[in-house]
Amino acid sequence: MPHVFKISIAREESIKTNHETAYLQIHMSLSNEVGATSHELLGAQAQLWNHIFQFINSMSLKCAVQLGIADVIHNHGQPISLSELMAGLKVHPSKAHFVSRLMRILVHSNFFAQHHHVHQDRADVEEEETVVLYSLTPASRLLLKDGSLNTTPFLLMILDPVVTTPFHLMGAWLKINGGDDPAATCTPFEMENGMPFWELGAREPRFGNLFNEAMEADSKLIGRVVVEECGGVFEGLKSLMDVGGGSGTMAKAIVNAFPNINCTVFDQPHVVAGLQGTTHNLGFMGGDMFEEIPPANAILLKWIMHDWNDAESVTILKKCREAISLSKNEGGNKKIIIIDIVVGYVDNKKKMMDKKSIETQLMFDMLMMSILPGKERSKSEWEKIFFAAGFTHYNITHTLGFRSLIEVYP
Ligand SMILES: C[S@@+](CC[C@H](N)C(=O)[O-])C[C@H]1O[C@@H](n2cnc3c(N)ncnc32)[C@H](O)[C@@H]1O
Ligand SMILES: O=C1c2ccc(O)cc2O[C@@H](O)[C@@H]1c1ccc(O)cc1
Repeated sequence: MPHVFKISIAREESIKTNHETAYLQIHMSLSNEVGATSHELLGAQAQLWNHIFQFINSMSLKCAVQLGIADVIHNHGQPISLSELMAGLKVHPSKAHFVSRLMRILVHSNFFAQHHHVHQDRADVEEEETVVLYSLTPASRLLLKDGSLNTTPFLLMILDPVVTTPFHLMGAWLKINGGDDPAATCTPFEMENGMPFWELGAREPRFGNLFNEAMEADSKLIGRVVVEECGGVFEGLKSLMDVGGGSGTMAKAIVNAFPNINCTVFDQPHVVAGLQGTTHNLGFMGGDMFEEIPPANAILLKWIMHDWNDAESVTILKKCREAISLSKNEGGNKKIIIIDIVVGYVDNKKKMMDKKSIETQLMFDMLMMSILPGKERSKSEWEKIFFAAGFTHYNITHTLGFRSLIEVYP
């Protein structure tokens, strides 16, 4: 009979507050060899294989995007049969049974829904035929190329060898001495490409454009949710600086919803070159957030802080604090508004999504470790950098799926 030890795993404080402490049951035989029952052994093997094969889920989805399956179904206007799908795809007819297998795994992953339709070809024939019909789900609607929330640039980029190759180097990278200065430590991405992530974006238009498209799609989605769900955050503000705001998608959503706010998108000069506001209350400005941020009542930092290590983040936050202190107090709040991950905080309305959302947060953290000098932070890690930059209090009031909205006050 194997001995059973229950070991409580100490986790991040923030995860612990939201989730039960995890228990790991370790079954050991007296001889210290794994002595699991057959049932436990098969369970362990299934868990391991399922984990090893996770990339096949991503790659199957990438294949669906390459073929434009979601678009063909959408353009059909109603649930579609395999033969109708085949007619719309640029796939050789001899490959129909392979496409049906691809659809099977994607239906299993909830990217498509499958219905069984019983129909009779001819009234005088009694035999019924069951036809499988496919339709879109909310997740595959985000893959529509003409959709305003098209997430395919993200998918194509994350699954591009430029992003996946550095993960193969992670082990070797961890073994080499990173030195005492975290800012000088190169990332696995730099080890592979010989230059930082941002530099490749600026040098290679294909990469830079995909990055911008990916960010725009995300800002459209989050912009809509923020305006609908957290509009109160912007009340009373006269001016807002969207630092690292890219091509201004988020800023546009804000000024459209709040015409009394003057919003400026502040980003690197080559990013905002040639961009102009489409309304009187939207402008663009080039500069370096590590040098100086122009004054405003509030600063928006969406998906900025997680790109940088703690020392760099504190520098950015200090520049933000200077910028809001220099702005005229026109009766509104002075604050920093951060949209980013707080590890362990997820949308509490969707309890079912919690485990998946936390896994997404942890995957983003690994992505930041591999590509950029940044990281995803727990509540206590955020607090540390806020106080180090001279801020006195903060509120994490809204959850935006796997991300949060944090208001930080001087
Ligand atoms: C991850 S993107 C986020 C874009 C946008 N906030 C969003 O969420 O869609 C980071 C942005 O920071 C900008 N950035 C990087 N370094 C910067 C700097 N030193 N000064 C100003 N912006 C910078 C990049 O050009 C990029 O647009
Ligand atoms: O998802 C990515 C991401 C997300 C947010 C961010 O601030 C930086 C990011 O850079 C990469 O880690 C990654 C990404 C890479 C390339 C691309 O075109 C889009 C996203």
